[in-house]
Amino acid sequence: MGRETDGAADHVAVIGSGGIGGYVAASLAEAGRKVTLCVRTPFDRLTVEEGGTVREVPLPITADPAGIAPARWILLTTKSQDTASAFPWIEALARPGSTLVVIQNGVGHVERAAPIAGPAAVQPAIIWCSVERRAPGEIVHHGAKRIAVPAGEDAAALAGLFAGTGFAIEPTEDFVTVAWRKLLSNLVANALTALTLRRTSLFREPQARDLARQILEEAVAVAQAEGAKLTADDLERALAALGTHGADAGTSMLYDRLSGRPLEHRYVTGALLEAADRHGIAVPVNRTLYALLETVSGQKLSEVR
Ligand SMILES: NC(=O)C1=CN([C@@H]2O[C@H](COP(=O)(O)OP(=O)(O)OC[C@H]3O[C@@H](n4cnc5c(N)ncnc54)[C@H](OP(=O)(O)O)[C@@H]3O)[C@@H](O)[C@H]2O)C=CC1
Ligand SMILES: CC(C)(CO)C(=O)C(=O)O
Repeated sequence: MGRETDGAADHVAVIGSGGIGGYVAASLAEAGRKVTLCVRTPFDRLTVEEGGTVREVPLPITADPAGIAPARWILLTTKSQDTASAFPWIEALARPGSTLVVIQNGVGHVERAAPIAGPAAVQPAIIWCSVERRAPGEIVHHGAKRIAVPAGEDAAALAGLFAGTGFAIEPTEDFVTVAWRKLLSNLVANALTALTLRRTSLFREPQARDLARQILEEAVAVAQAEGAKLTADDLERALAALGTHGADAGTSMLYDRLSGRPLEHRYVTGALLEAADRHGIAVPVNRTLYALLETVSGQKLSEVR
């Protein structure tokens, strides 16, 4: 698996045990990798529901960084706002030769993770994988298994790590464009499902598609100003892709809203607003959605007044 680390050559640590962390850790463990799942809320067993069947995936689960073995690969799968809180894990896991793979939506992965990476190299990653965490350790995979990373030596090594998992690792020469292309779908799907408390079947309805188009028109202009090579075709593809993971699928932001957890909107719609301000581009629709998301973030549904 490439770079040599101090006694950590084959150890993989996955930080975060939500939809993405749980599913990625399960996929790697089932492919025979030596994986430790590093959790915040402790639980005993990891189960994955996929294609109508539920299976348990045995692997070590720990909530305590003390005594954990160093790792060649550290996969960070917390929400973006929790990145800094992962520092104690990375401090215990990272050695020269380790790679910290930041698997999050949004942009600015390297800037976000660099302050906590220590000796690890930081590799940004964009994932297409629709996964729901129903309860601690209970993961439901709704569809897709792709990860894009910047092309290079670490991309090839990451492809080796994921060999046999069913995940496609896609090296790209233009990560900025890939990250913004993915952000298009999150600006629509995450914001609108979280605000309406609807799953992605919402996007079968014409008024939701009209609003989606307005969000995307603003977003493509900003993405282009940020150097992303997006075109009107990307807008149409993002619209066409809405709701393709099945009527039961939601989004990571909807699941947080349903559980009353803080939303990731500052790193999704907020990232768009920050970039829009840098370039003096008006984004009134996204600005309105941001204000609404800010209002409901962390609100328990049982406490709605
Ligand atoms: N779910 C999806 O379908 C997709 C999600 N994404 C992106 O992937 C990223 C992860 O999303 P998702 O898996 O849905 O998020 P979740 O909220 O389901 O999972 C995040 C996990 O990180 C844990 N966590 C937070 N801080 C720490 C910490 N300091 N140490 C250990 N664990 C910690 C949380 O713990 P706790 O259990 O206590 O909450 C939780 O288990 C986000 O950027 C999201 O936008 C991208 C594509 C699809
Ligand atoms: C909408 C989806 C599933 C697209 O992959 C996503 O990225 C998320 O839920 O955060």
